[in-house]
Amino acid sequence: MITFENVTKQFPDGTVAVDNLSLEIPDGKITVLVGPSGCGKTTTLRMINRMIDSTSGTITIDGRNVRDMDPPTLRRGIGYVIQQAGLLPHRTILDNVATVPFLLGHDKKKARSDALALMERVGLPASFAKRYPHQLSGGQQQRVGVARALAADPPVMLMDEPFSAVDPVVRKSLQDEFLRLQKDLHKTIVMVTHDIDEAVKLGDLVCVLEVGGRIGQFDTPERLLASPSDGFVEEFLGDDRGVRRLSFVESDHLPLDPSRIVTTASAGDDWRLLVDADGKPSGWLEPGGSSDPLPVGRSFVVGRDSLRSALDSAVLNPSGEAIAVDGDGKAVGLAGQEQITSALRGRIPAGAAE
Ligand SMILES: Nc1ncnc2c1ncn2[C@@H]1O[C@H](COP(=O)(O)OP(=O)(O)OP(=O)(O)O)[C@@H](O)[C@H]1O
Repeated sequence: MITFENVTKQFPDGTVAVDNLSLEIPDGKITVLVGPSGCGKTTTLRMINRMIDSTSGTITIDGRNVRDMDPPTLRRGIGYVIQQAGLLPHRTILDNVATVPFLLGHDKKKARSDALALMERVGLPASFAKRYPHQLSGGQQQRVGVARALAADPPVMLMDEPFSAVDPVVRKSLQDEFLRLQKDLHKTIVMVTHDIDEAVKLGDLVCVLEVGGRIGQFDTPERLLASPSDGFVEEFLGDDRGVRRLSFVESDHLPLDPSRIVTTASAGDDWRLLVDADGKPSGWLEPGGSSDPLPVGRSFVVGRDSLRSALDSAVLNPSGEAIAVDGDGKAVGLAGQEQITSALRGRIPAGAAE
């Protein structure tokens, strides 16, 4: 566990970047620091590995005061990933990944073979090993940055805007892979981002900081979205926090109507979903219409996808209803937007006021 106890950082010019911060960061989880520009996120992160020293207060890692540790030793035990990956330009990708094991004096051959395995793990082909950083795309460089931070197998990783220098599609795939990786690794991760969507997607816990380095709210993403503690947090969460909450609710209890799934194109008084011989959605039949079936929009997999996917499906289908399918893509029922939002209302986290 990483603990901040009444930690303040005042820079020599008088700027108070972090003000009397107390925080407990649990082991094996992703804790995200999020907040507007200048609120002290990076300063908070860098005080953990002593790239910045606090002015007052105590930071401990597993009970040990970081002040009592020699900074280079402390840093070697903590992975650090930054926005532009921060790779060494004149070293190959493989040697960049193996930087820390080299520094630790590990056997070079073994460090390189471990680095190759790590590259594979973060989705980089072995053929990149001999390339140099400038020969990789931004997203590939970020993967190298993550692999390098993992190379010493540190229990703690600090990540400062690790996925922000790439386009939204690459960012999403990096985030998804990172979550998959963390499922196996269970590192204690502290991540900084200014992007609230990234924070609620990746964080087990999210700490919203206000300018001046004070905590607005420290909570699970679900509770943050369901019940922001004050106006600042609410505004920071944005207008669509209601819709974003849907991501945290499973779709398995959503009431579904299977009665309007048909195998032949006969119109009725209401919308019907036509399915093919395998039971997969093939078209919509308009009420009373004699026209050709309308194309189907996206569907969602019951029990696997969230209510947000269900709502997305409802919005993208001409009847305004979501198409629920099973794992094989077979249509199992329809759900209207009303059902989706009432399923959410039944799932307000305990103690949350609406
Ligand atoms: N070396 C410094 N000297 C003086 N003030 C500093 C110094 N470093 C940071 N600050 C100030 O401290 C405050 C917090 O900075 P910090 O970089 O921690 O914010 P941040 O939340 O990470 O911001 P951003 O999202 O813009 O990166 C800011 O007002 C910043 O200008």
